[in-house]
Amino acid sequence: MALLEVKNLVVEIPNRRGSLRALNDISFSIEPGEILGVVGESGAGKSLTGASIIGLLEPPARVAGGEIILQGERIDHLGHARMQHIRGRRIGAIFQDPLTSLNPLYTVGQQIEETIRAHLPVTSAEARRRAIGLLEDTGIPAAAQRIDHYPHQFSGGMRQRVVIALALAAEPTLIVADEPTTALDVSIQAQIISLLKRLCHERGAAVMLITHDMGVIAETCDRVAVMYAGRIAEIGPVAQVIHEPAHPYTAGLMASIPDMSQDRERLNQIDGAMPRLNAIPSGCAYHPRCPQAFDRCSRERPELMAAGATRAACWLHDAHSAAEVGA
Ligand SMILES: Nc1ncnc2c1ncn2[C@@H]1O[C@H](COP(=O)(O)OP(=O)(O)OP(=O)(O)O)[C@@H](O)[C@H]1O
Repeated sequence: MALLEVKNLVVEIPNRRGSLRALNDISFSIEPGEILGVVGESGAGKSLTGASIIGLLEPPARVAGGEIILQGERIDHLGHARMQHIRGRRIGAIFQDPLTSLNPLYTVGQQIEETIRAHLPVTSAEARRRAIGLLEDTGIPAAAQRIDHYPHQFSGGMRQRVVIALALAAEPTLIVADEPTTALDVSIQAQIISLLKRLCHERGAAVMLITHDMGVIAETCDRVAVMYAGRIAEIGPVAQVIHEPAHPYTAGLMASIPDMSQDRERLNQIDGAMPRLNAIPSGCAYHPRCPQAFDRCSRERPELMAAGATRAACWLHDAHSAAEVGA
């Protein structure tokens, strides 16, 4: 059984004139222990997908259709209290800014110990021992002393290590990490990603890793979902998606990976911009930017279809398009 199944997820954001569809018919699954990357330019819908799963969509955004199933249990319509329990115990969350996850008024030890005790049947002495162990595992020097420090006493990179310890504290089976290194110094981004990967692997936790960085995906993930304008454009094993991208958008993202000797920058090398939610183009939303678009692409919207070893929402992979492409 898949650890997580997202089926036909729709997220809407009501506005004065009705509502905007920010996520449309998103379906994917995550297997136990797997690292699934979610990639795409700013505005693709990556964060909304993550927020839907952890039950932290910010109103007025709301799940308007579909199902989110964690270990066989539907979690998309649960109340606040039940979801809060699932969030600590079964799903851990890591956000871009470590200060989002940490309370400035409590020591990091108090926060990790409280999370452990809220979810696991252990004594306070055992919770403290485990908290120190977690901080040691995340590479925080002198963990037995630093555990009594407040979040502001840590550097940005060390704080994100604390957040990883906190996310893992209740031994969740899934970690949703939304751009966990974007706010950090470039020199420590790779360390934090490889730490996250190692710790989750050791504990058998699956990860949904949201990033705009194809380089991070290539180095870290087992499979990847490429998002564009609120839909999945392509999904498949990382090696295949990277080496033989089936969707021209994926190919564009790949071409935008900067030279490894340079600092990574935000993706900016595909001509044009992601459409606004109130102006999604007809047919395939990518067609106005697509170098391989043909007539059908502006008329009909492609669903995900088999494309070599991946699945892509692109008419190039439809047998009936062959004549038109060739024409
Ligand atoms: N509360 C909101 N009100 C209006 N629009 C919103 C709201 N939340 C998200 N959106 C819109 O939904 C779309 C998807 O947003 P989302 O944050 O999921 O994108 P993203 O792929 O995570 O981008 P980024 O990399 O910039 O975080 C964007 O067009 C965004 O402007």
